[in-house]
Amino acid sequence: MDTLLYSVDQIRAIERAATSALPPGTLMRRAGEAATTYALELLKGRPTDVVLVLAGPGNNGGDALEVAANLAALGCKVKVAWLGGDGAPSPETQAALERAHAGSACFVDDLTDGESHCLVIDGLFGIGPARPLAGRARELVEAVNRKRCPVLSLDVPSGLDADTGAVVGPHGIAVAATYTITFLGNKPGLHTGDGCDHAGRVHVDRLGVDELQVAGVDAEHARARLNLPPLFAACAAPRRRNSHKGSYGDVAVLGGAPGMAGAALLAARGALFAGAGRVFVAAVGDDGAGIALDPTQPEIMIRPAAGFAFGGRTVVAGPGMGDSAGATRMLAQVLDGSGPLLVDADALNLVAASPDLQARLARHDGPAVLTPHPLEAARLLGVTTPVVQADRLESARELAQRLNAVVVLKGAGSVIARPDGEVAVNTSGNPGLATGGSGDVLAGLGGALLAQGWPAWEAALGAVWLHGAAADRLVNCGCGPIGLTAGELPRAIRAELNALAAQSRS
Ligand SMILES: NC(=O)C1=CN([C@@H]2O[C@H](COP(=O)(O)OP(=O)(O)OC[C@H]3O[C@@H](n4cnc5c(N)ncnc54)[C@H](OP(=O)(O)O)[C@@H]3O)[C@@H](O)[C@H]2O)[C@H](O)CC1
Ligand SMILES: [K+]
Repeated sequence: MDTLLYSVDQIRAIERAATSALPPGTLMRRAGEAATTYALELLKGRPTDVVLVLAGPGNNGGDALEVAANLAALGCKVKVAWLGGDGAPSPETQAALERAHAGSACFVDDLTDGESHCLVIDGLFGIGPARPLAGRARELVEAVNRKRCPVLSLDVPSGLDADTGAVVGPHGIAVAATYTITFLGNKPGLHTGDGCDHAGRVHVDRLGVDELQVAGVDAEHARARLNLPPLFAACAAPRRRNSHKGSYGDVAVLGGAPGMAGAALLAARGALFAGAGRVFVAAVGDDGAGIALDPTQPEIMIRPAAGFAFGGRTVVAGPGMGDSAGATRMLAQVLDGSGPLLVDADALNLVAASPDLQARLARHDGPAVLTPHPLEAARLLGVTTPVVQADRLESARELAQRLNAVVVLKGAGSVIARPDGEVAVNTSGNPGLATGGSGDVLAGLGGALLAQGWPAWEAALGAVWLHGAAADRLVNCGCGPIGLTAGELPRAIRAELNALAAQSRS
């Protein structure tokens, strides 16, 4: 899998440089050949049923017409729904249109509901659309999304923004593909937000263009990548035999106000099963009348937050913390400290509501990771959730820069961002994680990695990936995604972390 993610501007720069270096039409021919080969691979050879090809007015449509012509030339039954534009097609697309017309592909005006196809090739729009699909384009997408057969999108599912992973709106629509073959380079929008539901399995074909030869666009300039173990596995070293609990750090969860103990306990269990040497809950507003013990996890030490010695410990602030004056005071105290810090949940809301806490966080003298979900991110940025979701990468970057911390913007395709603008998009996980308490476990897990000496960036990458991998492990065993519970995650996280550490030794 190509792990570097390129923006549309960068892809256009690669395309321009390659086009000027190659004979006319080469790239579109290569895109058509790559997609034809991939389609036949998916169909396990030449199909007997009809392949339906949707071709739009731009070069994405040109790619689709190349595929239509290729498949027809190979003896497949091909129907083409072509959506012409107002202007003339590009010379390459015009040539592809003529090729398709010259062969046995059958051009149709409309899609008949109920007609069966073995595959739909979606070449309506690629990186081009800047406005929501309407009229006939919309009708075609609606018809395709009603079909039960597999759908192969060319480059990008039509109607999806390749940079952001948002359906181009307002009130837009996008093809829900089973597979996407994407050209020249991988794209962030295929892996986050709506992209996770629309792109299906993503296959990258570079069309023979080595991006390193393209001036101005290379690995250094791709500021986004997929989050996979090579980015953090070196931190998961096997344990030294001559070590003790003090070698693996203390995690203190600051939270668990009266009535909200569960969130703090889940975070504490996340930290415990991810290998922290000792785990505390510093319970906010607890005058001693609250919980004294986690009966299923008696290893967790529960203390009142007032007077708790946070120094020298990794603090996970927020799970079940509430918004009392006491909580605010304790949060200010840990922000002013110098230990590793993970800020989640209620603590993020307190920070959002207070310029003073924001300034203290930005000045925090130690590694800091923030784990907002989109609503918390929106509060921190002073915008709405749809604005955050409309560009998850930029929202995470903006927060990381403003608050001088590594930011994990949770949700489908979690985005991890650094203050310098570097971004990673997570690859593991499933909708089983959409359940109460799963964020608390993530916070505890991140705290445990920080406590074991992982730098903030690697701890955030590792925590997000392990959390998702643990959910995938549970789903593979039949425990979800429906009904997966946060309490099941810590043991699965332990299994994933140990597997990672074992691999890093070999
Ligand atoms: N250039 C090459 O050799 C290669 C290109 N590749 C493929 O090309 C696309 C990008 O092609 P481009 O033409 O720039 O963009 P699209 O095909 O995605 O779409 C542009 C056309 O669509 C019209 N448009 C845009 N939005 C809408 C809409 N909402 N409704 C209707 N029509 C829309 C747009 O018309 P305008 O009126 O906006 O001018 C264009 O006609 C890329 O994704 C690849 O698939 C390959 O990489 C191979 C080499
Ligand atoms: K497409």
